[in-house]
Formats: sequence, structure tokens, C-alpha cells
Amino acid sequence: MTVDNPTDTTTTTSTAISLRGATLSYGDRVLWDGLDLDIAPGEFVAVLGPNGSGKTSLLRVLLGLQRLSAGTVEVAGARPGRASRSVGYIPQQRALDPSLTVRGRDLVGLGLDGHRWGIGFGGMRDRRRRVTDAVAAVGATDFADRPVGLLSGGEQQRLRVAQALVGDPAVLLCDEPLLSLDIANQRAVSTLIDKRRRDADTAVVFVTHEINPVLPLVDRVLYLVDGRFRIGTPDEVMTSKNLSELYRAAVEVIKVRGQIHVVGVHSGLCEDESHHHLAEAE
Ligand SMILES: Nc1ncnc2c1ncn2[C@@H]1O[C@H](COP(=O)(O)OP(=O)(O)OP(=O)(O)O)[C@@H](O)[C@H]1O
Repeated sequence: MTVDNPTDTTTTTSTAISLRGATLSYGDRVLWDGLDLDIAPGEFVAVLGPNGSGKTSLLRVLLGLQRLSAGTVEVAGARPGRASRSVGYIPQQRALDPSLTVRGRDLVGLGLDGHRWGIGFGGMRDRRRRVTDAVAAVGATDFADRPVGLLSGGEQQRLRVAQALVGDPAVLLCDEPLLSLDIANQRAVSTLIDKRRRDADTAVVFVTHEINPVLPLVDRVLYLVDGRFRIGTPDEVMTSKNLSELYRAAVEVIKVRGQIHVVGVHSGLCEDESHHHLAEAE
């Protein structure tokens, strides 16, 4: 069920992530089946789909936290989990406890623990330099010494990006990193992620309910609905025909001023309409 994919690669050397015949089911429930996907270094892939379609489960597979029911998966040339130092992860955003007194730069440093930079002679100096650089790269220097619990959602999210990037990952996995950020911070965080993949060729898998904030950055979309999926560029995948087939309902895709609106998907497919692509046509 894939759309032609001119950027598809077949060798592991030029592939950051490779899924072959990947299937994930929980009991009788098939989340996705026969998923073939190669993601190239530096590629930005958005994973879209309604609540419960298996987006986070895909990230869990790539992190080595969830085994496939069938098929194979490689991340940075290794089995998931084995390549953990090559993988950065921005988990779904939850506001940090206001009483949390750990400093921002210590939170970022957690991204290095267990990595090669944290150990050995000179390791502490390297570690400090890497944390300082990562904090600066996300524009967090001014607040990195404050307790993270007192920072705004946008400031906390910049630090999470720094934590994911401080280990110099080849693959960056993001689970709705823009959730509950205002437009300025959505733009700031997505620009940081985009810069990283351009500067360091880091492959990005970006789970999101809303494609528009990242549409200019997206190379390909993986759209999951109820066990079915489509893969391709946004223009290839986000058509009325494709989405109607995926949702098995009449869905209309309207492109207005460089944005994509999906009309006609009722809320039974998605619990939270504010997360949804549902929008009134302008
Ligand atoms: N370990 C598990 N055992 C059984 N079912 C599970 C397990 N993990 C997830 N599920 C179910 O699989 C489905 C997919 O969950 P997942 O979190 O991957 O969806 P999602 O697309 O990320 O959803 P959302 O948009 O709501 O975050 C859900 O119905 C969930 O309840």
C-alpha cells in the first residue's frame, strides 16, 4: 500500500531506518501490517494518523521497547535498542512538576548518561562542553541554570530537544514535540529539529496530529489508519482519494495558502478534534 517512493534506498549503509514486512498486533488487533519503509539520513518523515492508530507504538519499536509481531527493523544499522547511543528521543510532552528543582542543564546531561562521553579520562570536561553546546544550540543558555519545573512549556521543550540531540544521534524520534506549544515556539522547535537534520544528516521521525506546522519540512508522510497506511510525499499521500480509502469514509483534502485541511473525518476516529486535521474549509 505504498505510493511510489523515489527516495527509497535499499542498502543499510545509506539507510538510517529500515522496516521490512513490519507488522505489529496486540492480540487480534493489527496496528499495521506489511510495512516496508526505508528512511535515509537527513530525511524528515512525519507519522500521521488518528488516536490509537499505532504512531507511538512505531516509535516504541524503533526504540527497541516493543517487538514486532512479524518482519524486521534496523535503526542506525543495528537492532533497535542496540543502537541507543545513535538514537535521540523527544517523548510526548508533559508539563514538568513545578517543584522539580533539577536544573535545565542537568536535564540535558541525562541525554549523555551511559554514552561514551560520560566515561573515561577527560570525560567530565567533554561532557560539560557537550551539554553547554547543546544548550546553546537550542537557545536555552539564559535559563539552563534555573529549576526546570519553573520554566515555561516552550523553554522546557527546548531543553528536551537539547537532551535528545546532545548525544549526537543519527536518528531522532519525536513524539508530538509541538503539542501545547504556541505558534512561535512550534516554529522555534521545528526549526531546531530541521537544522539538526540539515547540519548533521540526522534522520527524523516526527509523530504529529497536525501536519501544517511542519509541512515545509516534511519529505515523506507515513499515514496510519486502522491497520491501513500510505507512504509518500505530502502531495502524494494527502489527497481526497487516498484519505477516503484510508478512513473508509468520504474525506476531502483542501489545500489553502500552503496548508492542508482534511474535512469530513468524524470525531469517532479521533478523540480530540483540536489535534485533528479536521478544519472548516476557508
Ligand atoms: N502493550 C500494549 N498492549 C496492548 N495494546 C496496546 C499496547 N500498547 C498500545 N496498545 C494499543 O494500541 C493502540 C495504538 O496505540 P498507540 O499509542 O501506538 O497509538 P497512537 O497512534 O500513538 O495514539 P495517540 O494519537 O492517541 O497517541 C491503542 O489502541 C493502544 O491502546
